[in-house]
Amino acid sequence: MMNNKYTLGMIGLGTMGRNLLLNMADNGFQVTGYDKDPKMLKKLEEDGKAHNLKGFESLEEFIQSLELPRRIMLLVPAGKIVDSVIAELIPLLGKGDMIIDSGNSHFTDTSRRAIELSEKGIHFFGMGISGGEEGARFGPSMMPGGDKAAYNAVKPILEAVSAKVNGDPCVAYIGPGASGHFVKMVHNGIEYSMMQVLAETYDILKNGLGYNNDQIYSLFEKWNNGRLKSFLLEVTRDIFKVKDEKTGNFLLDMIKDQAKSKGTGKWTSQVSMDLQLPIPTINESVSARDLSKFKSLRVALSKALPHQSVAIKDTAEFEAHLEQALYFAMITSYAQGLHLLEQASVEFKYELNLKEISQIWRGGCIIRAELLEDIYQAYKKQPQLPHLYTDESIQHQLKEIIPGTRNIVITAIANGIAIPCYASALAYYDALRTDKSPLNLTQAQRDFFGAHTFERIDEEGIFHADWN
Ligand SMILES: NC(=O)C1=CN([C@@H]2O[C@H](COP(=O)(O)OP(=O)(O)OC[C@H]3O[C@@H](n4cnc5c(N)ncnc54)[C@H](OP(=O)(O)O)[C@@H]3O)[C@@H](O)[C@H]2O)C=CC1
Ligand SMILES: O=C(CO)[C@H](O)[C@H](O)COP(=O)(O)O
Repeated sequence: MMNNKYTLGMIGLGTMGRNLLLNMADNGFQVTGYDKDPKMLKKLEEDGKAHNLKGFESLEEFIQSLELPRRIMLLVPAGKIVDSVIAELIPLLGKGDMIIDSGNSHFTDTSRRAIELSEKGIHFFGMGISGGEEGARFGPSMMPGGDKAAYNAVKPILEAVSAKVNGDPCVAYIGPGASGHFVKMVHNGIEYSMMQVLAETYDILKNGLGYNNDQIYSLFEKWNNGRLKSFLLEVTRDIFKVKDEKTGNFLLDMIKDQAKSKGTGKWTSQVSMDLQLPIPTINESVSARDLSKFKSLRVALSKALPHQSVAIKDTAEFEAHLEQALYFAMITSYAQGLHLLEQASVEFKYELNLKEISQIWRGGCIIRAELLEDIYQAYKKQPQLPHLYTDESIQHQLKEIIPGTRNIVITAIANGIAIPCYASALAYYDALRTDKSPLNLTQAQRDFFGAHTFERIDEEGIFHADWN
């Protein structure tokens, strides 16, 4: 603390802000917080008793308590609230002060805010943060992008509080502009995809093999001791043993089968369409949540259009194939997200370093997994890797797991189990390894009905034919 002033101030003391502040205090930083809700201040002071952590009820006093130039981090809900907090802050700040927005803001909002604030001499950068409550408290993965001078002013704090893998901090400067929030958005797209694939796996085990929750727990436990080891598999496994205090049933069985979302998955799909860089498995995971909302329609159609299941004979072999399919779908979720990042880097001049991004995703974040070590090694070997599928060691793994994956997709479809992510991952793989696609027909059709022209395989130029 310089001149009895705090090094950093946090606005928003909810799940993420409070826990990240506690993490900073654990690491010896003199920090403080502000929240418009006095209950959150009280909670911060209770949880931070050991560090005598104090918050402010007055925004003005909070701002005055910070050393110059001020370092202010926002962890408030994304959207209009961020704009209103910034509007409140502007009259209270001076030139050289910095605002770090660590919420899940849309990257276009971040670009706009950075421009507006730089005109006022205020540094601004957007930082994605992942790891949920536990990550914020004990070590998240962080994706800061934008004003590098401002980043350097908080770098020691971020590196100290971040998760570490082999001693390396899970935070790195991502690039200029809104790159930090862009990368976090794609991280969440991958997160949606992996979550949906796990939900499809649950469906196959429950409705294909007839497994109960204990059996599913045991299988996930076994898989999590192997190459599938990941944060999401670990929490998914643990869900299968939690009982509901009210009924004594499994809590999972008491939860409505309709998923919500806050938007980051949808934004990832929207950008991929704009950039014409396909991420079909991530798209399917967004749609799966949206389809789940049509409960009454689903109930009515389940009665009107029943399906006869097909028996699955060799359970042990099927389990082995399902492990392979899950691994394949995980590889493909990362492959699509990273491919989108590569394209966005060119389009938005983000200067993204995929080796560093896969490195900081190895710990702290929701999509951390053993597999990320292989992905990191692939980008370390070849920083300009055109696609994850082109890495030799990934190809070696793909050759091993594809036959089993095909069996899972065929069997699930034959059983009428909806597996949009598994099926689309396999179709994506097949489309990418096809040297002659049938899309010459699409070009012919376009030219036939709309004179949209086509290119020939034997001659340069643009052609139009008289098809009638
Ligand atoms: N939860 C998670 O796992 C993760 C969340 N994020 C992102 O981090 C951000 C914060 O999330 P989270 O901590 O979960 O959200 P919470 O809702 O738990 O906390 C946000 C806090 O900000 C307060 N707040 C709202 N408006 C203002 C304001 N004008 N001035 C001061 N404080 C205000 C809220 O008060 P009140 O409740 O009274 O409105 C609340 O205490 C979001 O953008 C979220 O998407 C990122 C990674 C993981
Ligand atoms: O950013 C996160 C983790 O990385 C959040 O948990 C994320 O907001 C969850 O998204 P959604 O509510 O859309 O499922």
